[in-house]
Amino acid sequence: MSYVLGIDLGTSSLKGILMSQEGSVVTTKSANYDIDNPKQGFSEQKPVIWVEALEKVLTEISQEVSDFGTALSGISFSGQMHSLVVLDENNTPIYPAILWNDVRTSKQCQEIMSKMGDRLLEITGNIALEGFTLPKILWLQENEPKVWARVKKIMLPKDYLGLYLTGNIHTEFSDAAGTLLLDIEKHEWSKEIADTFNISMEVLPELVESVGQIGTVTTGIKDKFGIQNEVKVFAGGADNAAAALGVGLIDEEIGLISMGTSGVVSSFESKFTNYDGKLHFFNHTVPQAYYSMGVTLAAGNSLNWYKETFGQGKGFSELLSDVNTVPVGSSGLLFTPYIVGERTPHFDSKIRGSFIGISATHEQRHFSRAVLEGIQFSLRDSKDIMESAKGKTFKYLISVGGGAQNPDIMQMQADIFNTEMIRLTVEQGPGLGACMIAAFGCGFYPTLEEVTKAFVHYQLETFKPIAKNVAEYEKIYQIWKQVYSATKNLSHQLVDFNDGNLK
Ligand SMILES: Nc1ncnc2c1ncn2[C@@H]1O[C@H](COP(=O)(O)OP(=O)(O)O)[C@@H](O)[C@H]1O
Ligand SMILES: O=C(CO)[C@@H](O)[C@H](O)COP(=O)(O)O
Repeated sequence: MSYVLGIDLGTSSLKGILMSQEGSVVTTKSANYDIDNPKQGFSEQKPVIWVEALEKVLTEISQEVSDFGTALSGISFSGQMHSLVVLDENNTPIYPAILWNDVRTSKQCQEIMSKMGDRLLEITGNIALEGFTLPKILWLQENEPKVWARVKKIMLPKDYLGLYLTGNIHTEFSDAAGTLLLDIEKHEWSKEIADTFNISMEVLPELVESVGQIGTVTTGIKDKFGIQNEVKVFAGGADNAAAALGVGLIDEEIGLISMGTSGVVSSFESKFTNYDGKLHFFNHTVPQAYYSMGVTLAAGNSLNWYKETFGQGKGFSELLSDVNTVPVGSSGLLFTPYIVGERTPHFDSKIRGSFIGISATHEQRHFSRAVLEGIQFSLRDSKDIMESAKGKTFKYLISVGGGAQNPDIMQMQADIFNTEMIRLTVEQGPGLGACMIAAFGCGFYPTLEEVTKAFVHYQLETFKPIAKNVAEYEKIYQIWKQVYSATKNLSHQLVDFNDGNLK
């Protein structure tokens, strides 16, 4: 018996999934952590909290699984994308990680576009957006020059855990693509971009394939968690790329929906095409392949915010238990999930969320349903852009992320997207992808297709669109779509007011 461990470094929690070589789940463990918001628009985490979470998960797994220390063969990762980790010469983080949903870098994005213009799209397949890593580097250069002067390496979050386990510094193409510093077709760091923004090539980590081995678990870590044999560590993938592998996204007919902290709609791409920046375009974990995606910045994050602010200490199940007593469309109550700005289709760091249509008849359950519907409407925006850009509709969609645990959310997705929705038999798409990378890396299977056959299983119960609901949602979505333009100016003024910049 051999095991592989997939570690998913999410934005809200770190999840570990231990699987057998044959592809069945042995156990799963998780550890939660918070996001720091020191200022409006700022979103940070100290890398040490990820290490603490990993140690908790490894401790719990090693205590529960008696042969963990002798049967574990390989580890790999999936991780929140784009977030900037900076290390000094001792490989110590010297600034909080600036996260993917931090929107402080609008000025730097403008600078990048004015210096690089279409060249950026040609090289990276993307335009500059606040969430990506390059603008964060520019922000640090400009606002924390003393910190930047001490930076010896930049890293992506999951790669920091790779460093913790192996002592080695690497990244791989799917995460490197999200930095805006990778030539995604040539599979190399772009010297042209690095030179344009005075970034030494020395600070960029060595690149390997997702399935590439970055080292073995160090003796210190093995002793700490009672591991006796040699454990190989593989680079892994950006969480959305790993999830794409984990759901078997190796064909353009199916799409992936993720309601994690962010919300994502993604699709496999066999060759380089950019969508003029309307969708993100990155390298897949599958060598030589790509995927496109649209991102709602605060999907699960909006639901979390709603729970923390108005949930009176209730958990998700209790808080959402009565959403089915509310009609489709929440009796005319709309919610837009723009609580930290938005990416797709509105690249707007200053838009903010709203409840519209509040009436004296609305109760808390209407607000709960409106939040869930607003999140799905926003995902529908991305799905529609993707289908019209590709000129075809998805046969079905696989739903992953925390939101997919809730059957009412699944049914809303089926009705709002008018597409059959399918779930995995395991809860974790990205973590499953990480296990698959480790299983392939360990040589348990000759190809990723073979790993997919063994590891990826869909639940038999699917969620099919209900015609009456689809028709109702179509009407309400057409109204919902107008909320962005109707609230844009107001939101921008309110953000300026809050920042003390309202003239
Ligand atoms: N039981 C549940 N029902 C509905 N939504 C849930 C449930 N559990 C978690 N979520 C949502 O999923 C989100 C976390 O999803 P997850 O995929 O773990 O995110 P991440 O990978 O970003 O840490 C939470 O913010 C929450 O909104
Ligand atoms: O920024 C993006 C994708 O571009 C996010 O999707 C992050 O990768 C975080 O993912 P989750 O923690 O929400 O899974």
